[in-house]
Amino acid sequence: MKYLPTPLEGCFLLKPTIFKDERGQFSETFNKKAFEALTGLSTNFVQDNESRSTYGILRGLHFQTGSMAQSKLVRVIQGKVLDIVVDVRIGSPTFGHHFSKVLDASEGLQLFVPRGFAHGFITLSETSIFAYKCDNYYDKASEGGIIYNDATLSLDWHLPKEDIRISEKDKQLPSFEAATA
Ligand SMILES: Cc1cn([C@H]2C[C@H](O)[C@@H](COP(=O)(O)OP(=O)(O)O[C@H]3O[C@@H](C)C(=O)[C@@H](O)[C@H]3O)O2)c(=O)[nH]c1=O
Repeated sequence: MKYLPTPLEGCFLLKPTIFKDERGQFSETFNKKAFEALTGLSTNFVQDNESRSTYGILRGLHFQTGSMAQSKLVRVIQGKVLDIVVDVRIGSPTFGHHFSKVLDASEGLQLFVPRGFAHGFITLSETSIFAYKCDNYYDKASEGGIIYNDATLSLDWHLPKEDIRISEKDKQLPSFEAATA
């Protein structure tokens, strides 16, 4: 596993070592000891999630607030997505900055999304399976979010506007300004 920093403090990529042989390939997707040695974090992951989506489905931007904030270690196990994170940590030197990365199942890249970040992704392939670990439990009452096409953030989701599909719930999300006021 290799540690790759991003411009946002606390947010990084992990590139797994892939062992290929005549049968196919093998990789460790999570190893607590290696994770701690590489990152210096002792994150206690307590929930694993998996979602399946079709082309153009955008989930986000989401976070949980207060004591229910979550760090996430995300990856794609089938297909390709564009993943975007936004630093919404009040007082952070990169508050309001975002980082985006195409996550392709064939590469196995993982993105660590720290607590205090909004997170979303869009499926670029025909279908995708997205898997992630969380260090805090799901709590509906603590859900927060930002509308994906917020004018201030001006995020590039890589797909034409007419191809982007979001849930009714995500259509109601507030602006970046309102969400962070
Ligand atoms: C996220 C989540 C949802 N659910 C339920 C609630 C709802 O009925 C159904 C679908 O929920 P959502 O529409 O919120 O699912 P989704 O839009 O996929 O939500 C996820 O989006 C990405 C971008 C994230 O970063 C995640 O943390 C999470 O917020 O699943 C759980 O039971 N546990 C969970 O941890």
